[in-house]
Amino acid sequence: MPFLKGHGTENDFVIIPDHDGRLDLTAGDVARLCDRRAGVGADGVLRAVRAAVHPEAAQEADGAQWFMDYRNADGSVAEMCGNGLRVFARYLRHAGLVRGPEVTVVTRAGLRRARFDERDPERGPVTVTMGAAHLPDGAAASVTVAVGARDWPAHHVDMGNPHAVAFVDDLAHAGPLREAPVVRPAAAYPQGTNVEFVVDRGERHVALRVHERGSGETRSCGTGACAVMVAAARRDGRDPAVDGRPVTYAVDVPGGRLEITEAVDGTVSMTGPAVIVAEGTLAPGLLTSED
Ligand SMILES: N[C@@H](CCC[C@H](N)C(=O)O)C(=O)O
Repeated sequence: MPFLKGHGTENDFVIIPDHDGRLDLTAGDVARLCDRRAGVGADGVLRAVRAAVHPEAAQEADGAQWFMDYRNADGSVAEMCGNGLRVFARYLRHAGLVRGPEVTVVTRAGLRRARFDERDPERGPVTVTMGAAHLPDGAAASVTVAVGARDWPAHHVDMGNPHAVAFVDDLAHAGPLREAPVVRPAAAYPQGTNVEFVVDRGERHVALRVHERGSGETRSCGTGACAVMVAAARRDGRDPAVDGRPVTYAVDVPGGRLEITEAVDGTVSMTGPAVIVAEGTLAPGLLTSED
């Protein structure tokens, strides 16, 4: 079974080309692949399947050719992965499956577009459209994030997947993040959540640490960076829909920097690196359902 390894701002993925959708990739398979000692090692898996042959994608595809089947390192399924989407697009181009300047991909959160850099489409940054952020009203809007004895008010932001964004004085206050922060009320996130801790770095410039649902602390989270950008913009009194102009923030993550823009129609786009670092063959028997 062939595989590739890639990363976007050091959020790393095992890519499994399963174009005809033959694999029954179990949670155990994914956990074995992502294991950093006994497996390839990664924060998640991107399985590349033709949209037409995948039951979750065929109805939604609207002409899009590829479905990104994203799984967290513990084998759980997630709706979206922003860094994964850039890496997925890079894989499609690297494999010669896409030749044009952009590609539309089916994800569990809907259709998402990736655009390659005009000057260097093979290695340059990739820009992905991430849909609009949804900030729930009412009881679900204000949540609290706690780590040990500290807690912070947080913003509930949905980027297709769930986020709790807490502005803190110092990223070190989040501690080692070996365990998931406690988020209250738990009922605000029936499927669990990703948690971002954020500090200011300057004008329209923030930095974050993230604890990802299903993967633990990672070096970057694309959907998380987008959720942070929108929460920071609102906190700073900026709303493109009201102001009539887009706004861009630089979001530093432990693994690099992402540039994120919210357009007047609410669409969030993110630009950042997408790198393939290795290609190889999995040992026979690593995946339970391999032919
Ligand atoms: N690292 C990803 C997000 C992956 C999914 C997340 N852990 C979840 O369960 O929602 C990103 O770059 O967005």
